[in-house]
Amino acid sequence: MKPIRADRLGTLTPLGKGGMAQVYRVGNPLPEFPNETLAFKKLLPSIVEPNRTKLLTAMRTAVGLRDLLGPAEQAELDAVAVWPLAMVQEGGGDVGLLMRCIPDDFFLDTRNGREVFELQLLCTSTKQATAMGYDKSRERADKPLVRLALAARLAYAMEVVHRPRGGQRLVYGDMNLKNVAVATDPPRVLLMDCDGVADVGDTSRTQPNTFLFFPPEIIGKQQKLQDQVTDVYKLALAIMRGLSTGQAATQVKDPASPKIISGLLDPAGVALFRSAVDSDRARRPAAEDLKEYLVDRVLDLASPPVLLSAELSDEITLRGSEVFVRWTHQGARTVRIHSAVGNFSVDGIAADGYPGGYPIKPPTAGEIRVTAVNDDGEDTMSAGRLRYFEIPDVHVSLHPPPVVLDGLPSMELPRTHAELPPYPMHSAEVVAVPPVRWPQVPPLRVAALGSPAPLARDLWQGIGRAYHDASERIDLAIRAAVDDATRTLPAPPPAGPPTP
Ligand SMILES: Nc1ncnc2c1ncn2[C@@H]1O[C@H](COP(=O)(O)OP(=O)(O)OP(=O)(O)O)[C@@H](O)[C@H]1O
Repeated sequence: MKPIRADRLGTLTPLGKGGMAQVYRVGNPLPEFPNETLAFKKLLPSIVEPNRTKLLTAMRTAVGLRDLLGPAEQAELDAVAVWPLAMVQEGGGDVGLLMRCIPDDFFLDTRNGREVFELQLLCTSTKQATAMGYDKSRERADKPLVRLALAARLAYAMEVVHRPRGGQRLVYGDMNLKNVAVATDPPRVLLMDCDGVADVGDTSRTQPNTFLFFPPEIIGKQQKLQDQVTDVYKLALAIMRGLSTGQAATQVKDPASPKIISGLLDPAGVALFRSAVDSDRARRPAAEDLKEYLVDRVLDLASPPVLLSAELSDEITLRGSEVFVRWTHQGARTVRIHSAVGNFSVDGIAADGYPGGYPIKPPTAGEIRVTAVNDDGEDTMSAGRLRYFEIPDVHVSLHPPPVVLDGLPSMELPRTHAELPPYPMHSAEVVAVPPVRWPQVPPLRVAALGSPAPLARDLWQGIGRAYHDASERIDLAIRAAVDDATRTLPAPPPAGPPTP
């Protein structure tokens, strides 16, 4: 990847500082790295020659090593490390490198603000953590099984770095508790400070060793350069220390140390880690062996929840009606109800809080899934496929022709009849029926028609009943209107005296 000019980076926000460099968040997006938030690691001005040239050469080497990989290999590496992506130039010369910015969940809140959650923060006692103000945000990682899972991820990260690729055999070099960032939900790690990584065949490499992480063969001067076997020694130390808490946890060297949280390593684990820190290099396992042991150990100790059943009260319902989701489980703390369609998700539902079912109104039809959750894992099951029934809008459009009572025709009555007592005579005026007040027709609740799911027959009968009910109410309204109209007609003339 070609070097990037520093003036393209935009506003730089400080993220952290090491002994060699200051790391900043990059303000501008760069088309070379679409959708990435980037970090700029700039060598401190205090780093002078000959160190400056050495460190910049190491950075260029790390960028070049990544450039040799195919996209799948790069993606695998990027999932476990913030690897140098490109050099950054200022005034025509290299001043540092660009890498992916560590995502926000690898940070925690401390007394001094937000900081990268480095593996070393797991070693401090609860009292120290409280004094530093990160006791709360560290809480999830305090769980022994989360630490063991982080240890497994760290061993896996080193396995990825060590993976043979053609003739390449990469050596990480400066593994220590500060160069590993951790996140806990789910447990993940990212290797930082990857600008020291070099191929084992590169005899000009200079890779630092951190205090308390020197391999015996380097101390004893049997060899000057580090390799994958020294990496494993440091990895084993970092893991054992990451599983320890309290005073001197950062100095643990013995896998049987009481500082290591009890019960995490079984006798086989103690033996394996003892061989990993053995001064006899031939006895040291590969990073992959440590990972396999740790993964098996996590699975042995974990009791993830088990969903025994999950179902919907109705699989066909009217849009907007409630549906109840029911489940049975073993060992879940909370439940999440979700659907891939429409990003529907309700989280944190108490696993035992809704024996009658939890009501949901998802915005769209689709498969509804239930996930049981506890600290050790999740279990997901389909509760069924929800289908929405849309009742078409019913517009009752009643515009009857205006009802008028026509005037009666005048009649020429024969005289005899004229002698008869006067008959009621209707007025000839036209009387309009007052406006009809149309009744409110109650909505049809399909959910109430049948349980668990309404059958087609129930549905049609229900709709039929609703129409019948509505038409009776309309009848009544018309009758009431006609009665009103009748009352407005002129009263009949009073009856005359009886004819003798
Ligand atoms: N990719 C990144 N995204 C966000 N913050 C980072 C990133 N890389 C490093 N940091 C932060 O910057 C700090 C310094 O980084 P780094 O350890 O690489 O510097 P360094 O000077 O090489 O350190 P050292 O003292 O180990 O030589 C880290 O402790 C971390 O807090």
